[in-house]
Amino acid sequence: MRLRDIGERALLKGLAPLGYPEGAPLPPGDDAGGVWVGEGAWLLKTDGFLYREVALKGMGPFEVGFRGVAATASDLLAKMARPLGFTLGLFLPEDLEVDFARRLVEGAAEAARRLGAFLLGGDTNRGPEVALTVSGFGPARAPLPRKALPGDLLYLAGDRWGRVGAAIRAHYQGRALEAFPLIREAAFYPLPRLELLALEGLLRGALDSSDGLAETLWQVSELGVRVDLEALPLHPDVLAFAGGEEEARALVLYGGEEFEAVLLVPPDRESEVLARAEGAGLPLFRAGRVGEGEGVYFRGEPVPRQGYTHF
Ligand SMILES: Nc1ncnc2c1ncn2[C@@H]1O[C@H](COP(=O)(O)OP(=O)(O)OP(=O)(O)O)[C@@H](O)[C@H]1O
Ligand SMILES: Cc1ncc(C[n+]2csc(CCOP(=O)(O)O)c2C)c(N)n1
Ligand SMILES: [Mg+2]
Repeated sequence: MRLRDIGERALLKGLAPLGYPEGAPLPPGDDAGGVWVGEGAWLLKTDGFLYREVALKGMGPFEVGFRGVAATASDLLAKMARPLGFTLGLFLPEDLEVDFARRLVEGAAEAARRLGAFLLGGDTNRGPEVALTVSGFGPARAPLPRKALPGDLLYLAGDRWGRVGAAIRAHYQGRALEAFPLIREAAFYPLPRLELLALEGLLRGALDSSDGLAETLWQVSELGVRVDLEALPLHPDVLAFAGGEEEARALVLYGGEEFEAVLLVPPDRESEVLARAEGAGLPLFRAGRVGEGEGVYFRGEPVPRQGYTHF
């Protein structure tokens, strides 16, 4: 049996529980792992990737380093941990320009700085191509699991929905992004949102979205609920890029790498969540609700499970 035969999700389901402690702050398979220390938890996340698999046209080593810290921080923040420090593992071929390596680390350092955190060293190895692994840690008073109960409202945090999908589409179609600065910014500098921490204690659950919204919502459904999407955020620039609502919706559902959070909000907490988000300056979009059953639907139509997968 090969990895491609079982696929990434089945592989991880088997790997994630190995060595994982009982009674941990979050279950195995969640966006970050952790241990209880005193009153709260310390959460830890690691995320690795090949340079050539994430570098969109126009991105350089600075943006890819930035993306690495962003991807890791997004998982921590979705779990209500404040990222404090990151380490950066590099694989570099020996003929690489020194300046390229330096720009990777500068980009990672800049993302950490913008999160109020630090780069705390790393590790460097020779490799056949450029690859990065970013680890990050931080404290969480109330670690927020992936959880959903029938009746919960579904909210999307942030404003990168559809925009990163558009940038990925532009890359593969050879389209320039000069006329779409918000799309470019969302894809090149996807800074996760410290403002999520303002919602501490109010949410039922949350998931980081990096493999596409549709895939993330299918993972919500696997928690034992049916997901009913009633609306999707369609930014004017995404609509203009896509040329129509249907195409724009596909960019929102099947984009990926938003590094934004999907939130499950108990209905009796909705007004407080909205007030706190507004106070913190966190954009929130009400996308639907979850109910009894299974599957993911948009206005009654099934949403296919398609997304970014490694195997
Ligand atoms: N090699 C591994 N050993 C143990 N657990 C793993 C391994 N790789 C992944 N996992 C766990 O599997 C789950 C899914 O992994 P993955 O890194 O894809 O998380 P994700 O949150 O879906 O992705 P992203 O990093 O894009 O946010 C996580 O709980 C992760 O810790
Ligand atoms: C050139 C190029 N091709 C494709 C993509 C899209 N992409 C790359 S990794 C990923 C999922 C998240 O990865 P991980 O599983 O590590 O969190 C997505 C959606 C890109 N950015 N650049
Ligand atoms: Mg995640």
